[in-house]
Amino acid sequence: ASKSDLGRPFTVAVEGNVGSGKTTFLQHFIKNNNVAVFAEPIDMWRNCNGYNLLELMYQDPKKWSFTFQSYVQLTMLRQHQKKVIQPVKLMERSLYSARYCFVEKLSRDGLMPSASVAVIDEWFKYITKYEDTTVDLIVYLRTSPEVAYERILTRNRSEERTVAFEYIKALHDIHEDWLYHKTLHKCVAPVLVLNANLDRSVIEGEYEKYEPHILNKIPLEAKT
Ligand SMILES: Cc1cc2cn([C@H]3C[C@H](O)[C@@H](CO)O3)c(=O)nc2[nH]1
Repeated sequence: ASKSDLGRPFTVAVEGNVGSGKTTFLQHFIKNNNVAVFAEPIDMWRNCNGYNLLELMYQDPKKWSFTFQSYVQLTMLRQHQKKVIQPVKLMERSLYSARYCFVEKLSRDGLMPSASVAVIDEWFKYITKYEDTTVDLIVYLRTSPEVAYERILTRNRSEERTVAFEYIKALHDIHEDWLYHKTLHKCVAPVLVLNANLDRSVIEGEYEKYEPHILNKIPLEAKT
């Protein structure tokens, strides 16, 4: 099919704290021919014209968080714009978690000046107004901060070596307010909450239980 007549796919964003198991979740769906999977463009964040912006941000957030989050917003826009032929498009995170979780957190911590937040927000409002960045379903991989932090330590990603538990706890609370209590910002899509504390060995069962909802086979209201 040519780009012009591709209908918009059922677009799912998988959201969750650092270490909530998003990559494992994506791997379950990569095997499905009806799903186009887009992992977080972390390799772009690690190499923007030779600069590892992710590392710079973690080393000196005051100096680099605006630079990093500006590039994140651009790379996430590209992910939203990608055309697919599959009926379902599954993205890791979104423009919304970028703005509502990570920029929010940097702003609360005073690591990103309010003038910089204002510029990010102007771009966010313009992009979401004039580009089709629709998300039809958010899958919230809900973990406890302790479980997420434990996984971060185990995964041992070099840039995350300086991440403190308090950061993960705060990011957890922001995700909870956004996607569970729905008290932070307007909710951009219906939210399917999965228990992502489950161990890797049993979590496939949790994915399969809700696969019909995730693949838009049955509406969320029918969630058992
Ligand atoms: C959309 C978005 C994703 C994202 C990830 N990150 C960080 C958290 C993790 O340590 C790493 C990979 O998700 O990047 C961030 O600081 N800001 C972000 N914004």
